[in-house]
Amino acid sequence: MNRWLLRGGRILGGDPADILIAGDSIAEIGAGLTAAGAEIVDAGGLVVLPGLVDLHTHLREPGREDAETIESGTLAAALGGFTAVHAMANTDPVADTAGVVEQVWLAGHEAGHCDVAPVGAVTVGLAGERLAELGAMADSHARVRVFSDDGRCVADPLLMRRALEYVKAFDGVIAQHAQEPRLTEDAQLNEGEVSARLGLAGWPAAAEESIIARDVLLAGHVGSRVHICHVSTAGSVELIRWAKARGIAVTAEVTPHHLLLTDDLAVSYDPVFKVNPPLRTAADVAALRAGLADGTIDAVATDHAPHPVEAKECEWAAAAPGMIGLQTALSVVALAMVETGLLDWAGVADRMSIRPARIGRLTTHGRPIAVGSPANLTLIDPTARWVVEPSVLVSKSRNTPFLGKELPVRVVHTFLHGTPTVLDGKPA
Ligand SMILES: NC(=O)N[C@@H](CC(=O)O)C(=O)O
Ligand SMILES: [Zn+2]
Ligand SMILES: [Zn+2]
Repeated sequence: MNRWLLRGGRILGGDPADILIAGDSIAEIGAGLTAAGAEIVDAGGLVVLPGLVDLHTHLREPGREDAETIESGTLAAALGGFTAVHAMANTDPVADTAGVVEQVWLAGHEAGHCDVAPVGAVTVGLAGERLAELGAMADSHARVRVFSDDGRCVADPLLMRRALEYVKAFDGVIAQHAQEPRLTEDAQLNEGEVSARLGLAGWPAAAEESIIARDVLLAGHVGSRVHICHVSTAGSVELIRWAKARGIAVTAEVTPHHLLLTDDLAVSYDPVFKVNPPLRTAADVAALRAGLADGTIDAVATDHAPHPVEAKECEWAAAAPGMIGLQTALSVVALAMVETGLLDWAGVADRMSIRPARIGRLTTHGRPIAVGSPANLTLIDPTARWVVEPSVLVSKSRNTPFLGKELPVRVVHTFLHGTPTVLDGKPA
């Protein structure tokens, strides 16, 4: 049997302890463990986290393998410390049938870098007109629990209500890309001082907040779960806080980039900063950080959105929105939340593993680091710094605003069901 002895790592940043992995689970935790025949990993100085879980990854396969493949995207995930990712449905063909979600699940399984949980589309072809076969996707081998038209908003309120009602039967959740389409036609960046100065069409906060207000009311009315993708405004945080206080089953995510970057970066006209929803103001960033710290926002999700060079090396208005984020997520969260004292490592584990796994109903991820738990673990060096060189990025796309920047915290080892996917920062 596969045996690994991780020596002297600090579980969630606590006191040093040894962890013995046997097979796919944690067999022992304690001081001075010995295990004949086990491979030894020196984890001195490293912090041990439960394997990270991403609720929002665009793997682009099938259809846009020039931007990313399931192989390249899940390898980027493992190097970023993730042991599971939810693969968004806006592929070509769209993941709106049991056949497509099973194909994505199987390709993820064969790549073997992390578990892939396919997200099913809410509507056929993401067209926002007819519900997709949600039940068949839930019952399929892929066991879909998260459904989203991400990239597009489920704008029709009656269709949204029906989707919320439908997924109750199998404990599913609708993950809404909250963007009122009529209020954002042609929108290029946050509506405010910067958009006015640049003379570009704005994307008002109200376009996000009006959909969130509507959908938490609908979820409360039908007694179903709704999840809000990539929350980006202070007002959205307030609405979610209000809904949670009323007992509505709403959860929410924020991206690393929305925790750090602001809309004034657009003055460069560099499309690397173009993203949906757009980068907002410093006041929004502060509210997002506070909301994540107090648990109003449940999770960090990368919204890893790879695009080929030609989709980004063009004029701002013609560029595709989105940024890659799997390999930089933990570092950016450390910068925005840990170095500012807003979250400790236990808090990071909660927002990047435990809660996202619970929202996605992944039973073998986000478990406590304890004897008997599945050995999905991420070991990080909290004191290391690294430069985001193109050569370290394994994604097929390069559209990250952090290219060339120095970031804190390195992912050193990642274990997936007891087997290393990353050792010493390299694919195992
Ligand atoms: N975030 C983005 O700007 N783009 C995403 C879609 C999305 O998440 O809305 C994409 O698929 O490229
Ligand atoms: Zn989206
Ligand atoms: Zn997305």
